[in-house]
Amino acid sequence: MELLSSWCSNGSLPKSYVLPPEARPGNLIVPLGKSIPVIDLQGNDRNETIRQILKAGKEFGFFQIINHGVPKDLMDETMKVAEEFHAMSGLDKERECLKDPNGSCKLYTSSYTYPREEFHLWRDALTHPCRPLDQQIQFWPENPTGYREVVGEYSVELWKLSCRILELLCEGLGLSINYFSNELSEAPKIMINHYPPCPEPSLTLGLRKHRDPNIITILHQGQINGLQVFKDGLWIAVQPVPHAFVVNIGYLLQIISNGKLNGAEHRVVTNSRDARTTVSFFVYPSDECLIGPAKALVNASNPAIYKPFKFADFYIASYVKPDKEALKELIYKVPGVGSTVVPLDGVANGRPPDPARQAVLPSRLERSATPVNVEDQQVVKRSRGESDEVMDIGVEAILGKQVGGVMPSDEGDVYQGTVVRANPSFRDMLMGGLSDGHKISLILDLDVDIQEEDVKFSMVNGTPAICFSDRFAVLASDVNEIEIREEELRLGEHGVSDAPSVEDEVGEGLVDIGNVQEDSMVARKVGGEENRVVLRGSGLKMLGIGSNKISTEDDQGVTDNVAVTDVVIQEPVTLNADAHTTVRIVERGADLAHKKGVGRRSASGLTEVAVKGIPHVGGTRGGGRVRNQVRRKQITCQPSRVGLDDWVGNMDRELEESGRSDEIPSVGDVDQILIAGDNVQWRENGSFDRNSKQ
Ligand SMILES: O=C(O)CCC(=O)C(=O)O
Ligand SMILES: [Fe+2]
Repeated sequence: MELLSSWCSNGSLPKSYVLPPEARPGNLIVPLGKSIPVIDLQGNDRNETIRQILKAGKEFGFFQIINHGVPKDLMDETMKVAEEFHAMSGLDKERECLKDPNGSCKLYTSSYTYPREEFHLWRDALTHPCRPLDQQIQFWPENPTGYREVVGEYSVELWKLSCRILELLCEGLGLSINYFSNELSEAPKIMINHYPPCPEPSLTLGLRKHRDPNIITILHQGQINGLQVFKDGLWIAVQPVPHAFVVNIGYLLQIISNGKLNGAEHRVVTNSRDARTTVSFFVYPSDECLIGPAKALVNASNPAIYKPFKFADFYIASYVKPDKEALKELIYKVPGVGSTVVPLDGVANGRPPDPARQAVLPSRLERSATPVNVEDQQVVKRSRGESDEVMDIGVEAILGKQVGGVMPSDEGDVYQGTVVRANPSFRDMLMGGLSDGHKISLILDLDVDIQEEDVKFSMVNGTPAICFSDRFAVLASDVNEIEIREEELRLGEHGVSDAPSVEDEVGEGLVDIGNVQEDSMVARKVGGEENRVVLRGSGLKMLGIGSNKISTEDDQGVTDNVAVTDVVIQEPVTLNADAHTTVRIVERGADLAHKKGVGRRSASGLTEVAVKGIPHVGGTRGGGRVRNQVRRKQITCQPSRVGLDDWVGNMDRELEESGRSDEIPSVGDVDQILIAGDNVQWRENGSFDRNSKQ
């Protein structure tokens, strides 16, 4: 295989470099990563530095460091020899890399697995071990002149820096300070990546989405953009900061921290103008090293998510002979389980829940602890390229706040959501129980392969949970939100066995159920910290308010109005001052998006929405995906005391008056409106306290 730099200037992108559509970077304009924290290692307050590092490691899995102590001249010289190396002829480079009969110094193009790759990547790479230096340096390239001297000195400095960062991480995690000072960090490597200018940057990548299969990586990325981090369904560019290092948490450290730190996925995009050379310092364990959650981080309430494995086995399944399934099998306690999911304990294999645990169940939960058969249950697990029918199936559970960020990973089959915190409404739901006929779909955080499983609601580790067959469970405390809709909702007098009726959920008299048809609606208002009103469905005839007017703001900051004509909250809702309130609007129907004056929405999906009368806070977030022509929007705001009827204008009238009556959205455009807040009250009935009803 010929190195890319030997032929890339011929001006065209060979077919074998054109990635399948879902893996292409497409539009390369992504938000620059102001949000990837830049941390000053010379800050006076060590505890504060540790706090920042931990926070960044959890939230992003990435941070940049400045004032790190590595001399700037050395960074510049290293970059220079790195660039000079890749500027040499292919033959010269190959000759320089043949010094070790064991082949420890590797030169390749695209990836290790070039011959087996379906698609190639736009990069060349040189990598070699760097410790102990006196045993390795003899195998490194001797040319360009000064390579060994400069990169040798650089690797010593980077080794010191990596030890320092690991110590800070240990302190933050609560591990002994020298936790990694052993075979866990025994085999660091230098890698010099080179991404020549690319004729078609939107069709290919320098590196595909990946997690680093190591402990930490310290990257000198020079001055050219290219690195992007995947967070909450969006790509964030890591903006070069002069003489900063980019540090990222490797997958192994995610595992050792038992999921406390995030081995974030990232990729490299190319550009058509500038060649980009980067120098990575990878902290790797020895091949035989056993990797698993640190004992100090595992206890009854934080059970180990991963099981111990030998590093070499992991590396083979990750890189040498990539096999996703084998990898899952190897690292997860229960095959196919992601980090938000725990292995079943007590409910596995059909065993009943531990009686000691049951004893502490509230009475309603005991009822729902009875296995529930969920017919025709479908979970959000889609394979690549399939259109998404989330909205067509009965129940939707959304893990994490980033509902709009939910999107398939371009590696195939997972939807991403961020699990944020415990959600009382989910517990309530569990306590209320579900009955036959409910359909459920979940959006889970990681690669959890769940299809056609038996779902039971039960207790795991003392916490309500959804258990999938006998394999694993999602804890209530990991679920941020769940909505339930029955296909054929039986309301009130029809009753739903074992489940709270809608009236029960929303409180008496709040919703006109007279007009509810099949496939229609559930209105939920659930107590606890996150009160929530959900009205969904089409064909609802609401009383009280004729139409709601909601102004939207798209990525370009354009505001406009959307009339919500078919889903209206019957009774005015008061969003109280100081309450943290979220409004989500889900619309159905592509035509709505194209109606001028109804609001230009980004086709990317998640758009922040401002509700008239409520101060708009925060900026617009792009991202997400149009899914089966369903768009989601979300706002978060701190409302002053504003009633729903304050947002309500008469959109229809306004549009009519301005001669735009054809733009009045038709009934059916709005699929769902959801208001969630710390303190959402029904105006007439006062605060709804679900607990008092139980
Ligand atoms: O070159 C870069 O910006 C990142 C390289 C990287 O992610 C890697 O080598 O694993
Ligand atoms: Fe990487």
